[in-house]
Amino acid sequence: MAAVNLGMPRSAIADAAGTAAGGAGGASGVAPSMAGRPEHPGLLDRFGRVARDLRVSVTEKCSLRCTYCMPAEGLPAIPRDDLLTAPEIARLVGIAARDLGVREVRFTGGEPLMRADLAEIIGLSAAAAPGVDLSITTNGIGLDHRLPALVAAGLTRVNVSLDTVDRAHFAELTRRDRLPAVLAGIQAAHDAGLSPLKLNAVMMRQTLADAPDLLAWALEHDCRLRFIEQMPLDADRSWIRDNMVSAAELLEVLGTRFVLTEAGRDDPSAPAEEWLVDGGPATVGIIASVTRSFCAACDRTRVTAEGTVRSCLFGDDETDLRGLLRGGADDTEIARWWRGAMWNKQAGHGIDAAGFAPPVRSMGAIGG
Ligand SMILES: Nc1nc2c(ncn2[C@@H]2O[C@H](COP(=O)(O)OP(=O)(O)OP(=O)(O)O)[C@@H](O)[C@H]2O)c(=O)[nH]1
Ligand SMILES: C[S@@+](CC[C@H](N)C(=O)[O-])C[C@H]1O[C@@H](n2cnc3c(N)ncnc32)[C@H](O)[C@@H]1O
Ligand code: SF4
Ligand code: SF4
Repeated sequence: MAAVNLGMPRSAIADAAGTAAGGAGGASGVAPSMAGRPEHPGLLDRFGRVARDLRVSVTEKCSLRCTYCMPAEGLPAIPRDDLLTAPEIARLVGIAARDLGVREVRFTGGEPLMRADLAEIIGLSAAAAPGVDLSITTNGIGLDHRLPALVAAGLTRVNVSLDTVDRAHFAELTRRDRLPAVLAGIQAAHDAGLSPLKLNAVMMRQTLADAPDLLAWALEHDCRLRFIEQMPLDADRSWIRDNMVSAAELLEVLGTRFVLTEAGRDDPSAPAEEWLVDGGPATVGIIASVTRSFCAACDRTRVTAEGTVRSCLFGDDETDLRGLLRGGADDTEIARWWRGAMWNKQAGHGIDAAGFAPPVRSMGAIGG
């Protein structure tokens, strides 16, 4: 059996910032333990949570180099043969939807638009999982050109990452002067009627003062902006808790221009807490991943670009499904391993725990 559990000791992993050392399929196969798991068709974990939101990373490549995510030189390339193909991704999406209760699928990366066959991935996934919401999280570069084919293939929604509308600050933060291309992508998504169109902005100290302008821009362009607390998932390992911009600090800065009123979450598992802007109906969201963690209500399961299941952003254990796919396993067997992987999901990110160490793989390598 080719399936693998990548529960490597931290000390054994040389390339702490890059893609999984050894990749999926390097070690010998050990099925995830199902001890104590009740009969349940879905992706249940030991803490009573059930994952219904699947995030699939399709590549480690990216057109930007955001300092809170990627190293300046980019991530080590995943060998072509190690990447899941479009039909393999679609087969997993089908199993997730049909056998495991997944209701939403988000393609991410790296930058999903770097995959030339993204429309094929979406089209085959739509056929394998009819009725399931298929979205992407993207930096928006090239979206204007790609969108018609993606929508025709079955894409239902887009979230675009945009940290500032100040061109110089954007170039500094992302190490690329591509703000106009991102804005063109957002405009295209808006014109295509993909709704709601959400924007994600990681709160960084160097762009904190730009936050009110960004919110004003989002309101003007009919986008739902969410600010995100920076997590220790950067490849450069430069995250420092004391330097991180907290939700509370951001609210103070936004409060200099807007009146914000707490409005709660869209649903209990949504990471973003919403705030009415100037009495509403427009809102701004805050994803306080660190200071107001939402791990207790987490409903996520992840598949990496190499085909491993990752039960938590911060959990280094990965369970290889690619080996099963390529080794001739049937859907029942793959679903059983996926359930096992999720049964062993950790309680949360543990950032506040004594001895916390960030995960081995960075955000761009895991799939954000
Ligand atoms: N702690 C934590 N943060 C996450 C997780 N997934 C995504 N995030 C953060 O949440 C941000 C928003 O993620 P998106 O990809 O837009 O997904 P989403 O918020 O679930 O999207 P919607 O369903 O459209 O609201 C990301 O930029 C990450 O910073 C997760 O599993 N755990
Ligand atoms: C890893 S990116 C992949 C998709 C696409 N390239 C993009 O930027 O939207 C997914 C999301 O993760 C967020 N992200 C990346 N690094 C992060 C970090 N260290 N803390 C919090 N969010 C992060 C990005 O802002 C983005 O919204
Ligand atoms: S956050 Fe997205 S756009 Fe920025 S470097 Fe990471 S993968 Fe690329
Ligand atoms: S850190 Fe892990 S448990 Fe917490 S929300 Fe993210 S994936 Fe879920």
